[in-house]
Amino acid sequence: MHLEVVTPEEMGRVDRAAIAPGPHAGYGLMRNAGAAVAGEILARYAEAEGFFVLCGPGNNGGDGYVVARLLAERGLEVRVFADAGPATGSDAALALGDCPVKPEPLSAFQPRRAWLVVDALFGAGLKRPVEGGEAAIIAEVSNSGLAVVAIDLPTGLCGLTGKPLGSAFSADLTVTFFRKKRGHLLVPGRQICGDLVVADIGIADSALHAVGCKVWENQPPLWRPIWPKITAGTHKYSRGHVAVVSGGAITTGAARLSALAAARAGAGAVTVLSPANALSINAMHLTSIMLRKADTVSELQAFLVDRKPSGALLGPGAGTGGRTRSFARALLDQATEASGLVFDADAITAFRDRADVFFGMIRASAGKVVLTPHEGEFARLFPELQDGTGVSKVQRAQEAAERSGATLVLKGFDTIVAAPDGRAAINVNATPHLATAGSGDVLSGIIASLMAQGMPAFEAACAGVWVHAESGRTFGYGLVAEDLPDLLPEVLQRLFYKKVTPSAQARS
Ligand SMILES: NC(=O)C1=CN([C@@H]2O[C@H](COP(=O)(O)OP(=O)(O)OC[C@H]3O[C@@H](n4cnc5c(N)ncnc54)[C@H](O)[C@@H]3O)[C@@H](O)[C@H]2O)[C@@H](O)CC1
Ligand SMILES: Nc1ncnc2c1ncn2[C@@H]1O[C@H](COP(=O)(O)OP(=O)(O)O)[C@@H](O)[C@H]1O
Ligand SMILES: [K+]
Repeated sequence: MHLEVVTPEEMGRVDRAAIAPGPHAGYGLMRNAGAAVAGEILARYAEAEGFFVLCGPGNNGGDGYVVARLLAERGLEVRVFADAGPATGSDAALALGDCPVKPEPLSAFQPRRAWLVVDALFGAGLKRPVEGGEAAIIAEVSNSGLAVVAIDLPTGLCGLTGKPLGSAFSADLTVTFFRKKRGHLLVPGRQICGDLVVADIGIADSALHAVGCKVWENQPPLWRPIWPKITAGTHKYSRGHVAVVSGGAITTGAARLSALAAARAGAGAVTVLSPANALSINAMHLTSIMLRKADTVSELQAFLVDRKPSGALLGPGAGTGGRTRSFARALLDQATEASGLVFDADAITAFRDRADVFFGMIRASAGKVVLTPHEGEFARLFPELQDGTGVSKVQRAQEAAERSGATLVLKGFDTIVAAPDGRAAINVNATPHLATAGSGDVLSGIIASLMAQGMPAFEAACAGVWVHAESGRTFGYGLVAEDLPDLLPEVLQRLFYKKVTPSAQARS
């Protein structure tokens, strides 16, 4: 499974490298692309009574002419619709020349029951909102309820941002080539694509090297090889010790959710640092998790010197005032290269008017730092990068990571993890069941735990986001945040399951 996710511009560079060898290479790729699409159509829509192929003026339309030819050559009923023809001498012109079906104008299109629509109007070359005849046909097809197979991208969907540019098709199936594009994974693009198939059209993997893609789909191969290992010599402190700062008497639950999640994710020891007024409440609810009083910065510093936790989490239920800011400074000041620090929720909001001060503290710290904002918290630290600016979620997270010096986890259905060095991952296994109070506290506890166990910030954040989402999927309806830590063992068993061999059984 290839995990790189490219931009349309990067894909264009890959294409140009792939067609450089000779004059027929471009049409060869187009024939392969069309054959891949036709193969998927025949495998999935064998019952269709006919095929409408809508072709645009560029190479996406060229792929469409290849599909139309291949379906017609099988004796199937095919009608092709196009307004502008391809440029003379282009690969698409060759594809049109080889196509036995004569194009009709888009205005002649009328839906027919049980026919399939093949969308080859625009793909990666989409540059402006879809209007006019193309917009009219998108509306007509959508109203008809006919199934749509999109070539490369549903027409109207921006392959970079995942947002529609004007009218857009909602496809049942999208067949793309070589690698997924960002628009296939970001919302709402992911829903607009329907099922997504990535076809191999003969472009070598090496074509990607020159492009230097730094964005991946967040899947276990990115981080499973460096998930913390345990051995016979492991003891509880060598598995990492996480400190979680609790809020006051009526806001202690969030820190306990984080603390339990940190323990379930493998930290050998977890300590809740509690204000005096919340000690007895925390004590009543904690069993394996340790508890220590920390009202003041000096109490926090004494704990850090005394117990040297390898990870710390500040924010869930912590309050947005001076105590949280001064605790953040102390944690950042005293961190070593081995320390993993997560700032979530209130710890982010506490710096809403002092973002640059916060970023300065993060940059000056020796520790690994992760920020885990939802869009609202993100907008407080990075108002100029908030959603709605037309910039993609990947780019917003990348710029925020670069600016702050921290690894950013910008949460949501399509959570982005971005490192200050430009690497980013798009998460794809979340479920809306995770939209429940306290679920983010569990996530930040897991990430703090993985860093405390030695994982680097980017991989810990990617792994945490994935296992958190997988836990949510495993539970489904009725999920509350308390369920998530208890689901981690099952998710981790699945992730690391190895078949037990007879000799291993005999030894145990
Ligand atoms: N070697 C290659 O380059 C390959 C490309 N392939 C196909 O080529 C496609 C990209 O081809 P193109 O770069 O020709 O781009 P498109 O076919 O997506 O678009 C063609 C042209 O339409 C114009 N246009 C953009 N948005 C418009 C709008 N809203 N209204 C009216 N006109 C608009 C632009 O000038 C654009 O160059 C991919 O999506 C894929 O389907 C495949 O054939 C595989 C190989
Ligand atoms: N619609 C959604 N689909 C998938 N995941 C979601 C959705 N809404 C929220 N989440 C996830 O649920 C978690 C919620 O975190 P957050 O907003 O901080 O909640 P809280 O502060 O109550 O813990 C995040 O991991 C986020 O990505
Ligand atoms: K298309």
